[in-house]
Amino acid sequence: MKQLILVINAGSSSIKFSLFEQGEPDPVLLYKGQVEGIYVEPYFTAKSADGDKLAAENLPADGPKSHDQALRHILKWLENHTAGRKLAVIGHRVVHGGRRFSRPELVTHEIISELEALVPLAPLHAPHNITPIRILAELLPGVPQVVCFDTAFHANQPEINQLYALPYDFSQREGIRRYGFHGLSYEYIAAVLPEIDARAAAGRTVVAHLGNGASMAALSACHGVASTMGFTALEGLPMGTRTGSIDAGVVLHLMNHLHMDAKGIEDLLYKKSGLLGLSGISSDMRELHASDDPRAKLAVDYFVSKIAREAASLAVTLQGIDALVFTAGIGENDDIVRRDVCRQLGWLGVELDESLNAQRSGQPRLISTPQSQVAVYVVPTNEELMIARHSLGCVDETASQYAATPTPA
Ligand SMILES: Nc1ncnc2c1ncn2[C@@H]1O[C@H](COP(=O)(O)OP(=O)(O)O)[C@@H](O)[C@H]1O
Ligand SMILES: CC(=O)OP(=O)(O)O
Ligand SMILES: [Mg+2]
Repeated sequence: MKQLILVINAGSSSIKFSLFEQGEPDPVLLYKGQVEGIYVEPYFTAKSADGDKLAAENLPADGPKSHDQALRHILKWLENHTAGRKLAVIGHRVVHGGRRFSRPELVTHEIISELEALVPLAPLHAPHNITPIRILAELLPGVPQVVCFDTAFHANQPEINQLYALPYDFSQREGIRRYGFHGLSYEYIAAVLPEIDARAAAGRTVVAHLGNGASMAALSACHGVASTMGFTALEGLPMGTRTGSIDAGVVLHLMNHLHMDAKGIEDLLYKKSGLLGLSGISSDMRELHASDDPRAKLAVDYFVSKIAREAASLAVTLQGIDALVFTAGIGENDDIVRRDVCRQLGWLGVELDESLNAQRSGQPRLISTPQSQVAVYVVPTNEELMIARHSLGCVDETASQYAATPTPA
């Protein structure tokens, strides 16, 4: 019987899971689902590979609202749906690989300690990335786990796009540089782009990964050359609850004049700002669209304006743009944000077909007119498939290394 691959993608507000079975050439999806709104109103959904709904339920309102609880709920559901089949590997998305990690790694105690040392670099994500690894190591000790890093895709950006204008030796020594995130998502888009648009795949593409966390990346011939996120997943676009880029002088002012401590500043920048902070209503784009409060509109307008500005900036890096790709929760589902971004990029040769844009489909699709100088696409991302591929690859590689090691005489 074919073995199974479990993928855990713990985001800032959700845990997504996918269960694959081994297949050729690629793992085959069996089930996928998530617990979303973990700290607000945890809601569990699970679907078959064909998209049939198998579960949709609120988790108990009086129960603990945490990533830990959400994971245990997912595992219980999976147990009932896998009838004792064996897991070959569990793959995890880990947001920050720091200087140390730029490829998938098999989890060991040492690796967990090294990941813990990176927690301050991704305070909104890293603890949630590590918790499932620990819980699963305890519950399923015989199953190998692999960590796949969001930063890895960006590791080979030109130096000029990795630097901050800090004293060079200081930033080199301290590892203070731009890392970039959402790399598994960009890697997936880069992998499917040749089938969608050969010209863009050989040329210049800007990808907008717009989810609860949001970033954009410039791809040259499918290689990452620049990203809006930097040292942490705080830089660049405003997000659900994160500021995005902000004058570092504001942080000094908060410390020196408002006497805020590091934790207070971290909370302000990571958890109380962005769409939530600007609107005072919600971090969820759906709720902002549903509201007629002018501050909901202000938050959406701010988000759109920054996406358009970053698209133009990345187009300068690429010296032109052949395609613009929207992906992730907002990018895939929000035709209003896409329309408004594209309107601001009209001068760049972007011409949206508004009726194509308004259609819904789970498939990659073109949404620009035939005359548009920039082809605009919606491409559903698949970070989980990338993780499944990497995880199997990492286990196989490790097995073949062991096989190749000569036994001491
Ligand atoms: N139909 C929709 N219209 C607009 N926005 C949506 C829609 N569905 C989901 N979203 C947005 O997508 C966000 C979640 O994106 P997702 O990529 O799943 O986030 P993450 O992985 O960071 O948790 C939500 O906060 C919500 O604002
Ligand atoms: C890196 C990042 O921001 O991740 P997420 O979108 O899952 O919050
Ligand atoms: Mg995400």
